Amino acid sequence: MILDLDIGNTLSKWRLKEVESSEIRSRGAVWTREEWRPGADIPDLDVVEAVRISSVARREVLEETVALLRRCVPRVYVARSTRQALGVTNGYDQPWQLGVDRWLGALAGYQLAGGCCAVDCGSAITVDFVLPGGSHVGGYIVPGLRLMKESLKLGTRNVAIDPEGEADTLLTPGRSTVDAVNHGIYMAATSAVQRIYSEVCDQYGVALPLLLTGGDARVVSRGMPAAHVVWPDMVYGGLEICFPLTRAERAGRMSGAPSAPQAPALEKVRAGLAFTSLL
Ligand SMILES: Nc1ncnc2c1ncn2[C@@H]1O[C@H](COP(=O)(O)OP(=O)(O)OP(=O)(O)O)[C@@H](O)[C@H]1O
Ligand SMILES: CC(C)(CO)[C@@H](O)C(=O)NCCC(=O)O
Ligand SMILES: [K+]
Repeated sequence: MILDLDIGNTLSKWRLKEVESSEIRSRGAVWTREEWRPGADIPDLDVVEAVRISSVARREVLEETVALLRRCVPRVYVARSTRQALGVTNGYDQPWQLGVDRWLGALAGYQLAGGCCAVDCGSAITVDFVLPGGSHVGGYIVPGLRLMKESLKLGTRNVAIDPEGEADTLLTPGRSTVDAVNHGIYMAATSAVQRIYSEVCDQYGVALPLLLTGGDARVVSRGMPAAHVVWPDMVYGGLEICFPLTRAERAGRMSGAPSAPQAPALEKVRAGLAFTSLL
């Protein structure tokens, strides 16, 4: 089995993938903390022959995780942000400072769709752009839904936005503190992503396929007017193409990848933007 780890600031996600069939056998998430307990937090490592890691947690968390894994697993691969990979050029002045989850998302998005706008809705909402030639032009970091809510300190931190609720309801004025906060942060997140997407497409004169991932991708998706697809395994997709281990991966196939989304027409994106600036 292959163990893929996506260690975020809040949650550490894992999945187990079979080497032969390239099928995902199980998956889960635990709070990001100092120490992993195999058999409890993550599956028994006896069955694992290789681990691939994306981590944006503190350096010590990664170091301890890697040290633990190396004791029981023959091969441990840790992804790093680099100046160039798989046809993509990192847009950061100091490429290694780009969060590796963003880098992996951008690489996966480029592999799937050519140029792309890769959005990760986690603790932070990140929006990264890769142009059709492979140039990552940089991105944006916005506080995620939970962080926005917590920072208000209005006692609403435990009342999550219902991911199944009507998106239209979330756009109406709230009539209680909980609703005012939930509707407010929902507006903040969805309008920021929409505006950023339109601005950058306008600046570069190209409408890019829009991809969403992360714990809050589904809820943000429902408030996004622009055509897009949700790809829960986008960061894992980046791990697969950086460290291909199964036959399917060597052939360039990423598990759970959606079909490449159709980009909207540039005129439509620009019309939306013009409307915004007229308000
Ligand atoms: N079971 C869950 N536990 C905690 N948060 C959840 C859960 N399910 C969905 N969420 C939502 O997912 C978000 C976290 O998403 P994700 O797991 O992508 O974050 P993360 O790994 O902490 O992000 P980052 O990589 O930015 O640190 C939270 O803001 C929360 O609203
Ligand atoms: C922005 C987050 C927290 C999103 O997970 C992560 O990608 C990160 O820690 N990045 C480092 C800073 C940067 O990307 O510029
Ligand atoms: K993430």
